[in-house]
Amino acid sequence: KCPKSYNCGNFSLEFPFTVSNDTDCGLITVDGCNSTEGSPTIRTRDAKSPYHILEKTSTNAFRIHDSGLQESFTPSICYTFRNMSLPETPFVSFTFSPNITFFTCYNQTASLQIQDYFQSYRSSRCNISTVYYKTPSTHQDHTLPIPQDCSSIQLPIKSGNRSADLLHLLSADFTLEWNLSEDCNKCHHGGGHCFSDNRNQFYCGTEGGLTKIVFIGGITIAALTSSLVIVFVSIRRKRAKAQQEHEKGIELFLRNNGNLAPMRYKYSIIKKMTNSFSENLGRGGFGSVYKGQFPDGRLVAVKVLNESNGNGEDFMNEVASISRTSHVNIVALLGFCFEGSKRALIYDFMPNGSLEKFIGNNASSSQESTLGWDKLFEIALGIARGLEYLHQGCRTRILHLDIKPQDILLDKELGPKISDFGLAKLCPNRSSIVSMLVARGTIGYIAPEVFSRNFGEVSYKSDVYSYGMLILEMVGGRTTVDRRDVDCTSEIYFPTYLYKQIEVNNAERDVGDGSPSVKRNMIIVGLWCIQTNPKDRPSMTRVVEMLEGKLGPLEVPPKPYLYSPPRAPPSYSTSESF
Ligand SMILES: Nc1ncnc2c1ncn2[C@@H]1O[C@H](COP(=O)(O)OP(=O)(O)OP(=O)(O)O)[C@@H](O)[C@H]1O
Repeated sequence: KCPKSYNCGNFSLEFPFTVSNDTDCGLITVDGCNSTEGSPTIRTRDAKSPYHILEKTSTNAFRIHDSGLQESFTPSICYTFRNMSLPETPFVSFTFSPNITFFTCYNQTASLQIQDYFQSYRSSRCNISTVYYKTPSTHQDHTLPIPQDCSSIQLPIKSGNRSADLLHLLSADFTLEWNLSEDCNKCHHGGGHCFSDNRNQFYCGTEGGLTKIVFIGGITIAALTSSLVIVFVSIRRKRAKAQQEHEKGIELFLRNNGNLAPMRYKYSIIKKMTNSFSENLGRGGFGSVYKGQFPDGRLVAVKVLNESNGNGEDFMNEVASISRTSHVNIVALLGFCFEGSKRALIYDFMPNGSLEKFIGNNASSSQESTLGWDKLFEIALGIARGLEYLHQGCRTRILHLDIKPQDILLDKELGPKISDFGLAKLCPNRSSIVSMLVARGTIGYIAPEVFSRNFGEVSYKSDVYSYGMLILEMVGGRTTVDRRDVDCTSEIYFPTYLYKQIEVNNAERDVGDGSPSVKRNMIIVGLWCIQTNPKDRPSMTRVVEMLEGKLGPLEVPPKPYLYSPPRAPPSYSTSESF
């Protein structure tokens, strides 16, 4: 049972807000209500920069300080222009005030249309784009749609300030107002919980089970529903009309997702962003990835999916589920493109590439590619937290089903970010998992039940298996193998080798400089995760607890057996104990 309101510092919190030890009671969590240091904070999509609540100014408004935004107010104004990172929930719409709308347009497009449209605006030229704006006193909304190749950005400003200097105009303090959707409001007052499935349909969860409230919002919404149905029927019947109908679906998606919808970009903009796809970062099973840049200078990675005439609905559902995630260990989806058969996803650029470069046989012997034990452990823990979030933390459980070192990207500080989840459904015609993995030489990360249902049902435990293999590989990359253990005529099954080492060195636990115990724990956790029977594998929540040492000394699991795909042994030659 949830209380009607919570005390938080010197104000009260009501639904849709809740406090951190009662997250199920609301949609937006406020942290630090009982803290004596600093103000309470609201979690936003960008986990690194929460909003600080300065005061509650009305029943549905807070005065906010956004320290992340404050930091971006650098003299290099071009880096300030990105959209606000609002709290994450599809059932609440947010507005901040006072605000100003800017327009950024790519410089390459010196079109007359742009010059005409922004004739009476001030402008500031950045590296690859130009920013157009008007001071609040002179601002009047244009009646025409903004030119192609330009996007609009809203940022808060100081009230009453008429400065023409952009930096003096902007403010990191603003009023945030929220409005709960009608469906969710009714649901909450009827004692239910607001949910949406991965088709963006609203559900009201009640005690007796999930009651689907299919668009009870009246004639307007009913009309939208029927137009959606018509769209889907006609997609099948008339291929010629497909493009137009896709557009309607996307518009509906964007409307349903409000603030949460990622930005949609035209293919022509994607081309500009990537400088005509000039810098290829790599190629995967779904398509190629190119380095690109947003108008504000932010670096991005653009994954251009292989051309497909497949179902646009699936694509949009996947975009929706990926965009609803927000976690430090998940790569952020910043936008997408969907124009007929052209589809692309825009992610945050990860300067250190994938974990593949740093571990296993791929890690070169050069100093910079070798990670220390502490860093390896932090990476393993980060990946576990990211997977736990995908399994437990989102409203819709997301299974990755293809975790491997290539899908773990590393940011500037070598923090791990999981990428490529939810994509499996995007490419139904993708060549079989087996043949692809054999070709890549990464066989071994896929859980046995994904190959054959004789081993059990595919579930979140299949990701646990892949995670186990991944951390064993991470340990393996830094572990030396005793040649006496290796039968020269056959490949060793690496987990069996590690298991043997754990047994042999059981007496030597927790000695030395700390690395033997870190290594030992990573191996034990890995071995638990790769148990053949999914039921014997821990959940990711438990894995996190095991790694954090919350469960005390770890018990050695039963020896993994049965499923032993070939894997090349590490190529070192001295022995080492754990
Ligand atoms: N956000 C990103 N930032 C930097 N590099 C990236 C980013 N996303 C992908 N890459 C790089 O692009 C390459 C291809 O990535 P992609 O995700 O398409 O393939 P994959 O994960 O190797 O394979 P698959 O898609 O078949 O699972 C990888 O080498 C990766 O390092």
